[in-house]
Formats: sequence, C-alpha cells, structure tokens
Amino acid sequence: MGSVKVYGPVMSTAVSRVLACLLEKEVPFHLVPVSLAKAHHKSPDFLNLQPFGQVPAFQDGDVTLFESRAICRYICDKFVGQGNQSLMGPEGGGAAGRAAVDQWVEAEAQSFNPPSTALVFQLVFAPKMRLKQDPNATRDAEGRLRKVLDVYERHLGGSRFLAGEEFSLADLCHLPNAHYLLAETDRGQQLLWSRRNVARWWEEISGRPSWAKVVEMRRNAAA
Ligand SMILES: N[C@@H](CCC(=O)N[C@@H](CS)C(=O)NCC(=O)O)C(=O)O
Repeated sequence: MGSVKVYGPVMSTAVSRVLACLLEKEVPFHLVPVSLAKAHHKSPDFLNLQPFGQVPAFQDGDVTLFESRAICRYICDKFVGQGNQSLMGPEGGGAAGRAAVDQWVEAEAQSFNPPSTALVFQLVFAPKMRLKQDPNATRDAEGRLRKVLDVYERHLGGSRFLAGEEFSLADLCHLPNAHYLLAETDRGQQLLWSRRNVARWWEEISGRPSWAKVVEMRRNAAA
C-alpha cells in the first residue's frame, strides 16, 4: 500500500493542519507540491481533486478528499489503531467525548478561523505579497477575534484542553493560524499572551513534536 498524498504547499494553513494530524497519527505521507503562484490549484487536473480550486487535496488509494478538517476526521477514523488514539475523544468517551471534540472543531472553523485568517492575511501575507494592507479590515478582524478569545479564556480556565483533559483534533485545528499570529505579528502576541489560560493552552499545544515537525518543514520550504 502506497503512502497517502497531500497536495499543496506546507506554508498553507489548511495543508499544515492535515500534516499535523498525519504526524500525530504516525501515518507516512507524500507531500505533492502545488504552486499557488503559478495557479496550479486552478488547473483542470487539480480541479478534479479539489473542485473549489483550493489546497489541500488528499488521496488515500481510491479515496480523494478536500476540506482540511474533514480530511483530519477521515485520518483519525481510518488509522484508528495507530499513533495518537485520543484525537477524536478520550478512550471510552463514547458519543459525548466525540461530540465535545466536534463542537470545538466547529468552533474553530466557524468562530476562530474567519477573524484569525483575515488578520493573518492582513498582517502576514499582504506585506509578503506586496499588497496594500486594509486598516479597517485589520481592526474589524481583531475586534472579532478578541471576542472569540474571551470565550476561549473562560472555557480554558476550567479545562486543560478545549475538549477536556486530553489534546484532541479540536486543539490541533487551531495550530496553523495561531502559529502565524504569534510567530509573525506583534498584535497576535498581544491578543494571545494577554489571556492567561489561552497562553498556557498555546504553550502546551504548540510544543507537540508533530507541530514542531510542521514548523521545521515550513522553515526548510522557505529556505
Ligand atoms: N476550508 C478549506 C480552506 C482551504 C483554503 O482556504 N486554502 C487556501 C490556502 S490556506 C487556498 O487554497 N487559497 C488559494 C485560493 O483560494 O485560491 C480547507 O480547510 O481545506
């Protein structure tokens, strides 16, 4: 059986979410380069894999998938017996354990991701792409993210991780955007470090070897 394939650049937040999950699950993978600069993600061949023309796309034998969080859930289900076995909830946690993880994966996708993506775009990618930054969009995204992080701060005051006492897919899904905010922006640092419980949570989840490996892959790709 060949290793699974992930299509897209490691610098993409959605691609690195999938890579972190594969590393947690100890699933060997092959990263297939897709140049966004050359619009390879809009080519007919790529659209057969990802009909919206975005990265990542994913293949495991006959199975082709898109949407990073759905891909992560598939990886957890397919490779259930290996690597980290509590990504989809603690052992014996049943439907409630899985729902707690799903609830915070959804919170990431619906509440954390939109403002943090907008902020990362304005503060990190716009300057790299020599695009004009939009102060109104930055202010709006920051305001929305602040409100979301206030909810996280309260929740994490009574819970080690988002879905309970174990690191799960819910925490993992936050790593890519939070990493960009912290590693590359002063504003992101202020937003995260000023909240004691969020800061404690971030220190713990970003220290995982799986994420360190993704960061190393990004460094090598940028070199
Ligand atoms: N919801 C999608 C989002 C994918 C996405 O936004 N990918 C970005 C890179 S992080 C992309 O392909 N951007 C190029 C484009 O939209 O043309 C997922 O999680 O997989």
